[in-house]
Amino acid sequence: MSTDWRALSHLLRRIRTPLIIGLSLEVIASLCLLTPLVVAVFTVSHLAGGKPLTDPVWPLGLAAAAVIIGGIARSASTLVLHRADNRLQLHIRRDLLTNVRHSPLETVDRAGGSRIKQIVTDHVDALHHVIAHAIGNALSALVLVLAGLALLIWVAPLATVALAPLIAAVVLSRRQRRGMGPHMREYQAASHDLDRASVEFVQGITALKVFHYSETGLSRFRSAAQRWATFVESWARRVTPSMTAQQVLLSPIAVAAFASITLLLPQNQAATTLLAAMVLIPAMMSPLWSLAFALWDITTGADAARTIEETLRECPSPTEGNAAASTLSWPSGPVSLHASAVSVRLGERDILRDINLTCPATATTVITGPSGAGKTLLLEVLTGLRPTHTGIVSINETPLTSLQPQLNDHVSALWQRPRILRGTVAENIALGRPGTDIEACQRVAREADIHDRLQALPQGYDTMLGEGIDLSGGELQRLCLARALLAEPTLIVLDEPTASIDRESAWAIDKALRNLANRCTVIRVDHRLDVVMSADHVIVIDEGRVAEAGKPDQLAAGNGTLASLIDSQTAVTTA
Ligand SMILES: Nc1ncnc2c1ncn2[C@@H]1O[C@H](COP(=O)(O)OP(=O)(O)OP(=O)(O)O)[C@@H](O)[C@H]1O
Repeated sequence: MSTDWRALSHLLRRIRTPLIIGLSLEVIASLCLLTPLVVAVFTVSHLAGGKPLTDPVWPLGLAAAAVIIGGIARSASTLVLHRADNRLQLHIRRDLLTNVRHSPLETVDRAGGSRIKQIVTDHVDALHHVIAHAIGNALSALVLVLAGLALLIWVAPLATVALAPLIAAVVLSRRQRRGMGPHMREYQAASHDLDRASVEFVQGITALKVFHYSETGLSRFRSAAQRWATFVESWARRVTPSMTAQQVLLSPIAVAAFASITLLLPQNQAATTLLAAMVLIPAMMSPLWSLAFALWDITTGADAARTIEETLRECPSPTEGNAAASTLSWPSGPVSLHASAVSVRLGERDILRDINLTCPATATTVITGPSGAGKTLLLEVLTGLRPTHTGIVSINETPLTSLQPQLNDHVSALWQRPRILRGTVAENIALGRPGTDIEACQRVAREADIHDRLQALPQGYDTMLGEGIDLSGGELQRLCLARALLAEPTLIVLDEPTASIDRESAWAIDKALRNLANRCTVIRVDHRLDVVMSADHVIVIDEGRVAEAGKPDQLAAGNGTLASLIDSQTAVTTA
């Protein structure tokens, strides 16, 4: 697996100045912290040459000053690099979430929710290790090793013989790293399998507990765990001999063994050479290890940076995605929605085919049809959440794609299952119009007939949802309706908003929607006959096409798809 450094260098360019400052401070710190060692080696070699120290204060003073300056430089470098890393993390997370927010659902599906979560946590964490630690560690290790080597060659050139075990260890480590690619890919695949199997197991726990086929989910988890364990074991078996050899080669004993050759030298030279070898070479070993680990972290960071850049490319930025949009403003007054020759293909299937329809302004249009006909998908296309592959959706005369940035301000939605974010009741309602005061939240909660229940919660509108407080599905749906009403939308889309809730909540939602219908265009996907028959306009979708459209009583009186749907529902109810 060859490393692609472009993405990492591209990301690092965003924090170029603090990175350069931080790394320069790191080099200063390393040189300063090396000074006592240099002083010690020179002093000892001076004494070994039989010359007394005339003034011991200055070498001691120099060493002490260098340690203090080095300490200060290292603290400053840590601070600067951590701040730079923090800034980059914030940029990446914000860019990613902003782009995801403005991307069509299809793009987010392709980028994969779990991949985005992995970026926000794991990959950003990998970059943290690179910026805040690994590059600095690598640089400081390199300075120490090179300075140690220069000193060794200067003070006692013959002592370089004792570098042989070090060189052998480096060669072994490089060979080990070169064969790492396929193993890393296998490791990542095994970890990914284990992640997926554990999530599947935990999410499906209710079904697994109730049904006897629980062994299916369990066995997938067991085999993923087994695959991971087998891989790690065989990997450990393969790399252990080389790792052990490297550890032996990088031990002071190996250095001492090679350095003992210097005993063949004349006595006064032998003492200096042996001393230099035994002090300087072990001093280079620990930096060498940290260099190896830092390079490993930098390689991992480069892979993380590549995934981040690829995902950001898949979810285009709001400005790229809507370049033509900024000039067009939202149509004033009531809006009608039109689809012309719209088709949508998902994977290998044409799900929506040649859809032509109109949803009239300030009227309620109900989209109905058999299960799997493509109604939800059509709703997503009509609201710009999914792109069309052919055809065009427009609001009044303006193409929807040109109005994308304004959709948030003018369109509200209510889905089959309530979508709640972690936060207080008030925060969840205020999502409909950020910055709204509590009185406005309470007014729309009253409209959605949920105010009394919310007020009665332990902390009223300040109650945190999900933390020991579970509202029922119907109550949560009414809270979501309050949020949708708060946005004062021109267009509201609803996907079977009462399908999985109690009758009382369904009535409350129907009533609020009836009140809304005279000031807003309503598009609602629904199977309920009473909802279909009370609509101003009905569109029947069958197998991805518009089967028929018109006034509900006219369609019901005919012999088309709606009439047969009504017949089959009546037959089920009678039976
Ligand atoms: N992301 C997707 N990828 C692939 N196929 C999909 C995707 N979303 C939906 N489909 C398929 O598209 C078809 C239409 O789905 P859709 O949810 O729009 O149907 P629906 O009419 O709303 O059904 P229901 O009334 O049961 O909710 C289904 O066959 C579904 O399997």
